[in-house]
Amino acid sequence: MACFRTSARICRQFLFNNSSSTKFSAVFSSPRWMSSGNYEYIIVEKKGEKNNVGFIQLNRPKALNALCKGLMSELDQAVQKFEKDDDVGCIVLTGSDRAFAAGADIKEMQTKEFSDVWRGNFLSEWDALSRCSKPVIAAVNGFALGGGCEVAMMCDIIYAGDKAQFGQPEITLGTIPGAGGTQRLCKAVGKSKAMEMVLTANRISAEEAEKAGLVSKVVPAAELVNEAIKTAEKISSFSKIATGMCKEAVNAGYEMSLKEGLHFEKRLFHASFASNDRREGMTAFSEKRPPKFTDS
Ligand SMILES: CC(C)=CC(=O)SCCNC(=O)CCNC(=O)[C@H](O)C(C)(C)COP(=O)(O)OP(=O)(O)OC[C@H]1O[C@@H](n2cnc3c(N)ncnc32)[C@H](O)[C@@H]1OP(=O)(O)O
Repeated sequence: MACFRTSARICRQFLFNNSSSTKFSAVFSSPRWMSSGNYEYIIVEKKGEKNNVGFIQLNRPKALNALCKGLMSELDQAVQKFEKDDDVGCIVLTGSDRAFAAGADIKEMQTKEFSDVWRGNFLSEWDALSRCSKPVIAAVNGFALGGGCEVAMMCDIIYAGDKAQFGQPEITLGTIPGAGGTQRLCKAVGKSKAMEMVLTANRISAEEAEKAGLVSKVVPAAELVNEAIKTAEKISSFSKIATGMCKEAVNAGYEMSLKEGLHFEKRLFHASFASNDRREGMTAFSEKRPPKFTDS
């Protein structure tokens, strides 16, 4: 029975992800697909007209995408896979209409002892998104609570559907945020709002999150994923060296003093002059034609 369920899931995933018979034979003749694409908790595809957007959908609907160990491990694998994929210039991470993610899996954490979480350095394995050198867009519909809000904040850009809700309700469980929910939130919405959210478990709407600075754009829920993919396609059309440098400069500058950040940015700008893409970009402008970036 278990074997039947697994086969059925694989078939469903295959039918969802692939449409042509050419892909059929290529996929089933490849043993790598079985080991690298056979996800239980996420759906992984490449999207966009040029297939250059890495798309990851959290897919544990019955538990509102609660972030269990298996899901986080699959997310890590998928991010690493896209990181190594030369065609992918940007990643979109989304959930369902009801929940981006309702936080770390409470039932999985429930029986853990201090020694388990301390010695196992619990949550350290959640760093995949923060380590990714390619830009990641979170497309948030529904609940983004606790670890769900934290995962969204690990992304570089957050787009929200108009019904999205953000919050850090860990206080109601007798604990506190542990994957950046205090510090990242503080930097995004300011100390007073962050303090209010973590101390009261009050949620903020997409609109409030946009006003406070947590979210860069709010769109109607039904349009959210397409909007995020459109932006990801645009980012993917640029030089990956330049987009990587932009991401590094913004992230490093965010942590540094103004003086250090300005210096770091200028040095990266200088370094961009070593790339073919910088020469191509400026030449194309002068010749009034679109650039052809080679990521070199
Ligand atoms: C990362 C760190 C350091 C910490 C954390 O993230 S702690 C978790 C923080 N998140 C929360 O506290 C949110 C918990 N969830 C809720 O409060 C509610 O589920 C809700 C407000 C998001 C939605 O309520 P609703 O009444 O619409 O739906 P439920 O019946 O409550 O949920 C449906 C289904 O999902 C299971 N669920 C939801 N969230 C989690 C979770 N975080 N961990 C494990 N399971 C979760 C819920 O139990 C229910 O499943 P069952 O019917 O099988 O019990």
